[in-house]
Amino acid sequence: MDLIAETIAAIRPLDEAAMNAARAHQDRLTKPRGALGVLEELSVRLAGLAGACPPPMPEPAAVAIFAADHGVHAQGVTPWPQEVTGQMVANFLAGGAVVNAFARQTGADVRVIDIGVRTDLPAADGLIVRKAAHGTADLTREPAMTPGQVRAAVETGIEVARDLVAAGHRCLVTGDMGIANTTASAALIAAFTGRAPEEVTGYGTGVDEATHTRKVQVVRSALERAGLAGRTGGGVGSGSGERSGGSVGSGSGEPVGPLTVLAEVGGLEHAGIAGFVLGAAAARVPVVLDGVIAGAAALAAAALAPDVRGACVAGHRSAEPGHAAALSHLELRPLVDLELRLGEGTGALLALPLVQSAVRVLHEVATFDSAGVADKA
Ligand SMILES: Cc1cc2ncn([C@H]3O[C@H](COP(=O)(O)O)[C@@H](O)[C@H]3O)c2cc1C
Ligand SMILES: O=C(O)c1cccnc1
Repeated sequence: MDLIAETIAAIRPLDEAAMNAARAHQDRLTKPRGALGVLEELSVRLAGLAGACPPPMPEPAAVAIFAADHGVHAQGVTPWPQEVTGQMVANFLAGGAVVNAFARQTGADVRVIDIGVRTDLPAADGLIVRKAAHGTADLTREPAMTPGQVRAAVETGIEVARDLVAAGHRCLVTGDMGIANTTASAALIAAFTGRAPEEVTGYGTGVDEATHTRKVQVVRSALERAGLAGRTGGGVGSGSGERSGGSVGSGSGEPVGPLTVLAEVGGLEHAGIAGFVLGAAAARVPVVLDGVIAGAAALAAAALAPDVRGACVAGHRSAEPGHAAALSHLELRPLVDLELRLGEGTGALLALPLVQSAVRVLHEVATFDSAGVADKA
């Protein structure tokens, strides 16, 4: 079996016994039942993921920032020059970006994966160079990636997750950098959810109305070119592989597998993050998803292996409309909503202390019995 198939095969549903134990334990803790709301549900889910109550503390955490360039940049979908991708990678490595500030605040390690930046970057601590291509092709004209490139990028994501877990990390956090990647994200979200391009295409870094209109048209024509337009009734696939399930109906023709959707209209960082999510789920380690890029990638991962959703924590909901569509399709509730629209992993890192707090409760809070507190009558 190849690495992708092997990883998909290793992804299992949540452990019901551990979840029941966590629910029962929550009910014995010195607080009114249910008082921690969404954090209780999260603690139960993470117990199910680990297959143990309490689950291990989700620390140390590492944010993996997958960086790549996009051929669709040529269509004028963003005001930023493509060089900014590589320049921001240098900024991440120098510790100067918002993601670095939030990583320091939350104690997360930072890794940057050059999975497809057009230019070559000087070697640096924390930089993992695994280019599956020097940027994607223009998705309005041809598939963004070849089948070989998309597989290589997904495999890299799996390996990055596996290596971080092997190095002792117990919580993974997604990050991204790629000028124009909100366009590819919108195309992926439309393909996987069946929503219309105008519903899921946002303003990205803050484009003007004319650019936004063009961006919607670019997404529409990419979907049409790839035969992914106009499909209805999309759903997270119930199968576990490129052939056996999780396919996207194309309306008229053959169903299209998730790797093909990624190759047609995605980005190298989307493929890398999809692999990272699969790798985390296979290792039964939680993965905190950032914004719209991670949401689009998680749709691909969930179409390959629906049970990955058990490992996914939606860190936040970004201002991009496609992100809310992706989260609702994945049935994930975002932990924070601060109208962020940055990416890099910033929203996920802000949510990290919430994830850790949810699990800490199961480890540290006294029970009514142990603390001698009277339960309600
Ligand atoms: C200086 C700068 C830092 C960023 N950090 C993340 N992004 C974010 O914006 C980009 C996507 O937006 P669009 O599709 O509109 O180009 C991605 O690189 C994403 O990570 C940034 C963008 C810029 C300009
Ligand atoms: O919402 C996001 O995740 C986002 C928005 C704009 C640019 N990059 C990411």
